[in-house]
Amino acid sequence: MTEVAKIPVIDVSGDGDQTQVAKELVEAAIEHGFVYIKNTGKDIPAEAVDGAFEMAKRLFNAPISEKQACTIQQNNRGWSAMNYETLDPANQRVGDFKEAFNFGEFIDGKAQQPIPPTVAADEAQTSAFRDLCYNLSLKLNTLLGIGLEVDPPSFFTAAHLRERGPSGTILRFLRYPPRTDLSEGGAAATAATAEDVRAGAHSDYGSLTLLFRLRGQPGLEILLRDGKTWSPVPVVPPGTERDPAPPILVNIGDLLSYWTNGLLRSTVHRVVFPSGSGVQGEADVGPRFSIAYFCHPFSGAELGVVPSERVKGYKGGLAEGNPYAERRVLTADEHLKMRLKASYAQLYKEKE
Ligand SMILES: O=C(O)CCC(=O)C(=O)O
Ligand SMILES: [Fe+2]
Repeated sequence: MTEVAKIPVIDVSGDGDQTQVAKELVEAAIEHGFVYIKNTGKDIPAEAVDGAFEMAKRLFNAPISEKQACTIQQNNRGWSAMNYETLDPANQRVGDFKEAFNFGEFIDGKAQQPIPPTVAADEAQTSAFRDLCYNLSLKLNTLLGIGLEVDPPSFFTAAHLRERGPSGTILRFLRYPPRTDLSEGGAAATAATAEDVRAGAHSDYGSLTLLFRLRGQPGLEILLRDGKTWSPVPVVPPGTERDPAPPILVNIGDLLSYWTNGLLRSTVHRVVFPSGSGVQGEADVGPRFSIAYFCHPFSGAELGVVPSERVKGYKGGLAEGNPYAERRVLTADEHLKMRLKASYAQLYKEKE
């Protein structure tokens, strides 16, 4: 059995001096590109997470016609059907074995996109959950700025303020059917073949991602520094068993990696069908659900290297360990368009 990833667990819910926490966060982001944020219930209450997963289940169980009416657009909002997105086009012959629903911004609690009538009553609650994620993402950006001693330390936070204008930020709900899915939830009854992968290998396109998972549902793996070993990431790492909710898994995306010239790692990861001998206490039965908050800066944010002695002293460069993010773009929006075009070949072909 592959050893599980040794990702640190950090508590950011304290009120005191955050310098030490900021340093720990930065070290985890450099070493692993992933960190668990202990869920004490303070930043994101367990009930809010539960409510979001309940909404997701209703949404995916909605009649297919309701979901089709919300089909994902080039603005990256809406429903992506089974196999529609391909996260690793160079290595996958079929699209990801999952369906997903992306929510963009809400204004006064209202989504700015079509949503299935089945979950219309959940709109305000979903908007509130997105706000909780936004606030936590700002806190983490602030800590990263402090920990890296960026000048000024508020640099990352300032680039993510809603007041700066539109951004690619997305709250995404995911449903991964089991290998054989005869339930009414999927687009149709599905049966995975040997070629199927739940989510192909990729790094995330934004600055950082908050990931919520359910106890007992395995599948996420990260690529270790050696570039060939895949390591499972437990939902409930040691020490968090009694917390109100599993920790929030945070990973660095391409943009924070660009900003820091690769010092912060945008680690490649994937979601697989676990093969029996996975993480202890996790079992692959029924569909798997997850919720990802992809935090992006305002669209015009420039991705030049930030003023920080720590970053200046780092000579590693971007290429190390991540062939999925090539630096040939200038702004957050240009980068997002490039990545979406590669993952949604059909959507971009249809619209050309
Ligand atoms: O479902 C998961 O655990 C991870 C999904 C993911 O990596 C993504 O959507 O970018
Ligand atoms: Fe991801």
